[in-house]
Amino acid sequence: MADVTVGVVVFPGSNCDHDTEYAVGSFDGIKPVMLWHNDHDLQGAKAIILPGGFSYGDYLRAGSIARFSPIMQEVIDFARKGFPVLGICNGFQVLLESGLLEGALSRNRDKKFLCCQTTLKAVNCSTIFTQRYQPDQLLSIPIAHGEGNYFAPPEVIESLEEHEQIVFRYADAEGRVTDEANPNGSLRNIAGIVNRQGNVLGLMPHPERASEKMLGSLDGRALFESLFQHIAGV
Ligand SMILES: NC(=O)CC[C@H](N)C(=O)O
Repeated sequence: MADVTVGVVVFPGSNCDHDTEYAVGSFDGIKPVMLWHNDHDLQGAKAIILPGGFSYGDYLRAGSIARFSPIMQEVIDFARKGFPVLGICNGFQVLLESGLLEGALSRNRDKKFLCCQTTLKAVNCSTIFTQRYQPDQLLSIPIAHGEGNYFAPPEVIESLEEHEQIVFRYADAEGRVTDEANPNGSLRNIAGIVNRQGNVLGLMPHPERASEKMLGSLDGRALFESLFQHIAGV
């Protein structure tokens, strides 16, 4: 059977594109293909990943320029048709700027770039991105961002809660969702959300940096496994 293709979009300033390509390529039956920001062709991809980095130097606001890249017109159409789109870190920022997810990411609470390991609680494990996790499973996955402080108006937060669209929250080692465990000031310790239809996920932590033993954690692998199981039955 031919490999199933997964597209990884490359913007000027992406810097996790090849890490993501490497992680995706480590799964049998899945072939990553790099998609240039200036193209319109998704090359038959069955899922699209927007990787981490500093697209357009984070000028104005992280993700605010990448959102206007030619390829994003196709990614937005693809998502609106119900196909899976995953945004990691800068990719999450691009998804918010594109209107595919609700809310915004502002500067971290302490106005510092944070690069550290975090504990995440997988609070919704019935999405296509998290079906391989156990409910409330704790995961060790790193963050590396300056603008990861999730914000949305109260009615949006309540709607996200009501429809179980909050997928990952920052937690402590015992799984308590506390202010101390919140690295960047995100409302409700939000680390990742999914859209109402369930086909678009954005998260600030980097699962591709927790996908190999040598990296100190394998906890990100199940996210890719979940997605690839959905698109390819692998
Ligand atoms: N690792 C990344 O994707 C960086 C995200 C983003 N440019 C920020 O600093 O907020």
